Amino acid sequence: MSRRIAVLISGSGTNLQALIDAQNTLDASIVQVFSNRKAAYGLTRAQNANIPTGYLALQPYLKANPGKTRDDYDEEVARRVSESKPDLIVLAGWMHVFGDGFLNNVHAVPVINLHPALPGAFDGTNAIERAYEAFQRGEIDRSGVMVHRVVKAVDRGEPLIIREIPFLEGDSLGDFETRLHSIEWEIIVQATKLVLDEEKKILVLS
Ligand SMILES: Nc1nc2c(c(=O)[nH]1)N[C@@H](CN(C=O)c1ccc(C(=O)N[C@@H](CCC(=O)O)C(=O)O)cc1)CN2
Ligand SMILES: NCC(=O)N[C@@H]1O[C@H](COP(=O)([O-])[O-])[C@@H](O)[C@H]1O
Repeated sequence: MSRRIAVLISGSGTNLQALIDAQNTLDASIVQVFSNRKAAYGLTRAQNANIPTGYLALQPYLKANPGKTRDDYDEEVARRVSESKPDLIVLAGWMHVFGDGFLNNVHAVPVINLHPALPGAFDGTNAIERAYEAFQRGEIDRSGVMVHRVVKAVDRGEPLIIREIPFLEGDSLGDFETRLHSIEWEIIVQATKLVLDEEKKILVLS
């Protein structure tokens, strides 16, 4: 039985593309791609792959629904994502911090996130640039990427896959980013398989 994945994005969607390309090996189907940015190229990638898409941005939602809150927005995103009945929700460059409104309303479906840093190192946004600046200051000689379970505390969920990436002498930010992104495309698929297969075991045992 093909497992069902919902992918949330905010940008170019290169990690989404890695998942699109790996659907057969994952024995899974991406059943929805959802974005909070209308211009996210990841939406085009989904349309090119005949995958249903959804869009809802926070500020337009609040403007259109006076009195509603960020938590209401999170609940609405959870409702729309849940409509496609995913077995797994993957945040692949999703640039919005979820509160309880989302986490408590995805019906216990596991949520995982790709983050371009090592656990506890550079939480939040612009992690790659911040790590590179720390390298330039001589504070670190490596950074990395991880996929972790999503909990309310941002980027503090249980890591599922961690890959360290050393800085090389003479590395530009672009050089480092190129190596980092190619490793992201690997671990996003590996972590997705890991969680889908653990779900499968529970299914078999139940
Ligand atoms: N509750 C959680 N929500 C999210 C997590 C998480 O671990 N727990 N991971 C993030 C992904 N992420 C880092 O990996 C991240 C994305 C965005 C932000 C952030 O500060 N966003 C701002 C808006 C920034 C912008 O629009 O450019 C915000 O939400 O106000 C921090 C970390 C996804 N969600
Ligand atoms: N804090 C979350 C974060 O920074 N996520 C990062 O956004 C990029 C999305 O690229 P993509 O849109 O090409 O997949 C990836 O590098 C991912 O690690």
